[in-house]
Amino acid sequence: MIKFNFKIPFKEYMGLLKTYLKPQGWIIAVFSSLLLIGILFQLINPQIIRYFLDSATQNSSTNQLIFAAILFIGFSFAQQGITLLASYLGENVGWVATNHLRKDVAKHVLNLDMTFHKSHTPGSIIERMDGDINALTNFFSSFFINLIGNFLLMLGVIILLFRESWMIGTAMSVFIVAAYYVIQRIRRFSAPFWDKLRDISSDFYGFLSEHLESTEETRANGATKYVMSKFFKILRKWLPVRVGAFLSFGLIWITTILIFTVGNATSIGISSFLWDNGFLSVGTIYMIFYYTELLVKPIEKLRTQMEDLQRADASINRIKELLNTKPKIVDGAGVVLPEGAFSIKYENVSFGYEENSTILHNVNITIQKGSVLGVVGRTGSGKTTFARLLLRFYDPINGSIRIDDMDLRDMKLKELRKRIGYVTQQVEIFQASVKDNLTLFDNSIPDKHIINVLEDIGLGRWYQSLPYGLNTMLNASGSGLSAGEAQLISFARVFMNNAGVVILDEASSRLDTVTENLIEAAISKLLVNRTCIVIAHRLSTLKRADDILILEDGQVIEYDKQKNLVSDSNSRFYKMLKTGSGIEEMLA
Ligand SMILES: Nc1ncnc2c1ncn2[C@@H]1O[C@H](COP(=O)(O)OP(=O)(O)OP(=O)(O)O)[C@@H](O)[C@H]1O
Repeated sequence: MIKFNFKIPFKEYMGLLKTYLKPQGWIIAVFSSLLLIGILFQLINPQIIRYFLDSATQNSSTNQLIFAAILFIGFSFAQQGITLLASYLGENVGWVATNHLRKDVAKHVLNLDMTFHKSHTPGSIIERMDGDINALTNFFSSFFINLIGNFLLMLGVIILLFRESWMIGTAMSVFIVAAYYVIQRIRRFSAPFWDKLRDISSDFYGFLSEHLESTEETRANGATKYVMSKFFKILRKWLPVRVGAFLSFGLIWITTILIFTVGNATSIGISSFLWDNGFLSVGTIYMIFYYTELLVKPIEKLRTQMEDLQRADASINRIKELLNTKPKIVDGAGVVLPEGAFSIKYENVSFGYEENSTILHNVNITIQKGSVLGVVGRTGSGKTTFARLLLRFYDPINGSIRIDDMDLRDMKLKELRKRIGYVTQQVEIFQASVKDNLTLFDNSIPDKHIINVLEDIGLGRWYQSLPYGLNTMLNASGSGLSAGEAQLISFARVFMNNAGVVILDEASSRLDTVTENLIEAAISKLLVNRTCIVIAHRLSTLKRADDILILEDGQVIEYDKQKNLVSDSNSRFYKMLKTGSGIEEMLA
């Protein structure tokens, strides 16, 4: 007995089909009718051939033969036309349905927490969203319709064969069952090769996307040799699996041909016996041969359909797993955020990325409305983590963060993130127009406002030099932009949404004096009427801070008004400024 190991209950298949196929009900009805008419034509054609052959052997009139020939040609053309139209509709149905699924999965993945994104490579997510969903195209387009269609075609052939002779009918029925059984057994031998092939291809694309993204670092640090050796290692693993998979495919193909040759030989053998005994005409023998040939397709199709279903089963299971990954960071009920700057309070906040490690320990900070907090600390001390918590990329494991006395967890994420401008060290430039890069695809922001911001922030001359103004396209890599311009663009983004809070993770790269001055002026504007957290890398920026927070291994080791720290000779900050000890490292 052949066993299929399906992970998804039948009810869920039906649920999936209902969700994604329901909007295309009419097209599917037309598609199904075309397939059924096609099957009917396939069954009628051999009857016409028999009529033609028998008429020819019985010396019937030429008109009769011409009539049969025209009928045959007409049916054949109609059948081809129907197949073409059905394929077109089937492909459309499949793509529309999978595109809807793609949309749902993409939306879901975009809403998942940073924890998920940091623990999955882009390649593995692409494999889920592309490879697995592609494997479902056939499942959505025509799986059940084809399954029923092929079954009906087989049934039709067998009934028509029984009509001619019980011997042929019985022999062909036994043949169908035996052929299907043998083909399935061989398929089981080849299945593991294909599963392995898919895993290796997922590894390969994961590896490629990771290393293509970091080409610059790889080259700069001389890691090309390592990358290439890993590349070849995967290719070496890939080759034997691929050869194995294609050899097993070849084995199935050869066995299938052999089995159908046996089928043809059986039908011809029985037919010649019946012809010898005067039970069959030449036309009927040819018709039986034709029907036997016709059986090849549905047996083959049923086998590949079951394979498709198993592939779809594994893909659906993986997609289901992804869709069941729920974001830990969920929207709050929603509170109205006031216009302008906010006060910020970290109350006993502790946090760790993993269960048993704590990165921030019991942080208690209050940032007054409109004030600037300068955060310093050695690399890895937790400065970025401290900032990320304010955007709710993660939630604290203990304590709470409040803005204007409202818990972050009570707010809608979209609303919260819209009101906090986050300027990171690494500016992401999208392959899109200057306008879209500044507004982040928000069409409601008027061009006039965008141009004013650019002028204001010191990018006026750059804007004037753009060949198509705001519609000039930028490169995803940001090539063509200087480091200073890229930073100013990220500042400009904050002005688009009138954020009440700015988190500025200053870039540590050295810039020329003119650009430094532009950035300085832009930061001054950025800080006006906003509450700011600055992870400072310039002494000049740090000097603007009202309060100073020094972190060490996730602990607050100093936190006070800058003016108090500067006038307290015992303070760490005072010593750092006076002696310079440690300050360069912290601002590096
Ligand atoms: N996504 C993450 N998953 C697990 N650990 C992380 C993650 N991000 C940061 N860490 C760890 O948390 C600690 C604090 O990192 P964080 O980036 O907050 O420090 P930082 O002070 O901003 O450092 P830098 O000045 O180098 O940017 C480090 O030990 C780092 O390895």
